[in-house]
Amino acid sequence: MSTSVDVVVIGTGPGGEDAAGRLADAGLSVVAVESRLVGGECPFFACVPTKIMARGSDLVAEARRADGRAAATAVTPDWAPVAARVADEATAHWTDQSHVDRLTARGVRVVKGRGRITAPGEVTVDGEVFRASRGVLLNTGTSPTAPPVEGLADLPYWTNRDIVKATTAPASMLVLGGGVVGAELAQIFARFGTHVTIVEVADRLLALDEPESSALVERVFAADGITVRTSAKVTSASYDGTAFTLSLPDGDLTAERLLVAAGRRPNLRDLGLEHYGVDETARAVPVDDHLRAADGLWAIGDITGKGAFTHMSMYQSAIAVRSILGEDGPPATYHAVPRVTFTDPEIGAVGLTEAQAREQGLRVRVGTTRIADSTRGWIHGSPGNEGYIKLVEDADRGVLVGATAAGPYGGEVLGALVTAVHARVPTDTLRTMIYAYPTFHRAIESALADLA
Ligand SMILES: Cc1cc2nc3c(=O)[nH]c(=O)nc-3n(C[C@H](O)[C@H](O)[C@H](O)COP(=O)(O)OP(=O)(O)OC[C@H]3O[C@@H](n4cnc5c(N)ncnc54)[C@H](O)[C@@H]3O)c2cc1C
Ligand SMILES: NC(=O)c1ccc[n+]([C@@H]2O[C@H](COP(=O)([O-])OP(=O)(O)OC[C@H]3O[C@@H](n4cnc5c(N)ncnc54)[C@H](O)[C@@H]3O)[C@@H](O)[C@H]2O)c1
Repeated sequence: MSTSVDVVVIGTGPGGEDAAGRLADAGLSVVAVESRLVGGECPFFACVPTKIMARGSDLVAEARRADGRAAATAVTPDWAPVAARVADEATAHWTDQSHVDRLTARGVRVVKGRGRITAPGEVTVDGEVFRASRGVLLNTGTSPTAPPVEGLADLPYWTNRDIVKATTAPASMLVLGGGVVGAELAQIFARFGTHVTIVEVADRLLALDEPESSALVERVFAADGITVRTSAKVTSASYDGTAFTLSLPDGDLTAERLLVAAGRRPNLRDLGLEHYGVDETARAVPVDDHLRAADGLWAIGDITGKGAFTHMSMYQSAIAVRSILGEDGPPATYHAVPRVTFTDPEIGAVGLTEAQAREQGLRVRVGTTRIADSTRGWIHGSPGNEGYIKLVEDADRGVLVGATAAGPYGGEVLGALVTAVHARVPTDTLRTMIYAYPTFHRAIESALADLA
């Protein structure tokens, strides 16, 4: 016995949830299979709760900065309202009924359970078989992974899925991994009074960003009281019931909590991808520019390896939906992928770093400027005005191929630079624009002057 439908969506991260709804709106019969929570990582364990936490830590930092500048303040951080907002308002205590109801109202049948491809166009969930005449859309996302450190695997460490449920800020915390997750959460908890040590194996934090961003974040973290250990090789890990210990060649580090933020693995194992000739042990599912992984199989989101961001999952959803519906539309392009690390200052970036542009053999020109040197940065005052703008130009074509906007509202300032990189606006044209005074984004004009 099997149920025939048009499309089966396996995994409902932000893109899968969006795609299931859009396909149903278009009149298709859709089954959406989800093994945990409809909505995926972002609303329950990632973007939304961590950005609520960052909003809390930003408020603490700004309240402290007000002292002597605008108010006499004595700030006593309180984690309780932050934890309550995450639990009560953002995640409904990690239940997804509102997501399920929204999809159901649009005509999607939501099936809770683990989906597995059992033949081309066939998905089985707990013994129930669905035949998808148009195809299968994969949006299974990623899971946190722990590095192969002796003793680590069995310890009760936190990942992002645990720390978003924290009801108190621990007295001390080791953060294994200084990428985006580690950096954001280290600063949040440090500002709520946790003694934080980041242990990063690479020689800098945020190693995928410009080195200037790493240096900036490391300077600000030092001022936050965060200890940063880079080029650090952890040899073993242990837990004695009250404290975690990470052993390094030059000594041990100990803390009440351990957050493992050392990367993610795609949820591809045991999905039955062999029925489409796709390797389930690969780092990503190869897709074409309409998100087709094979005849009758589409994949979107983190598993495509095009950038692990909610905006990527949603962007790809729209393109995959058009492809499934047989509609024309622009193919996916990835030359202007934006990314924002929500530390304070925010590190916004788009496209290529200077090093990546050089590796591609481009004739590169760069222009930089410090936010503190801009009128708005000076008005804003220090501390709190740290940041810079960096432009990476393909000098032969006279267009930006990458940019960084780090500073207060860096993610918002980035918007103008995403437009420039996406639309390949000539830098000569950018120079003729009028930049409002005194804004943070006006610093782009100074960086363009430096570029010239
Ligand atoms: C701490 C943290 C903070 C982040 N902050 C941001 C941010 O600020 N901005 C941003 O853009 N991105 C952020 N991200 C990244 C963002 O969470 C992901 O890129 C986003 O969730 C998109 O993922 P996805 O669509 O691939 O699927 P996911 O959100 O990973 O969801 C996949 C879903 O598929 C389900 N699933 C898996 N296998 C099966 C199966 N076999 N059967 C049924 N269901 C299955 C899973 O249970 C899950 O619900 C953050 C990530 C982390 C970890
Ligand atoms: N604001 C955002 O948009 C946002 C926020 C968080 C996460 N994300 C997404 O989630 C993805 C995953 O983030 P992440 O921070 O978990 O992964 P990541 O890959 O960005 O960073 C992991 C870090 O852990 C380090 N590491 C690995 N093994 C280690 C070891 N044994 N010892 C010490 N350090 C070790 C790596 O060198 C790296 O710096 C990101 O790539 C990003 O796309 C986005």
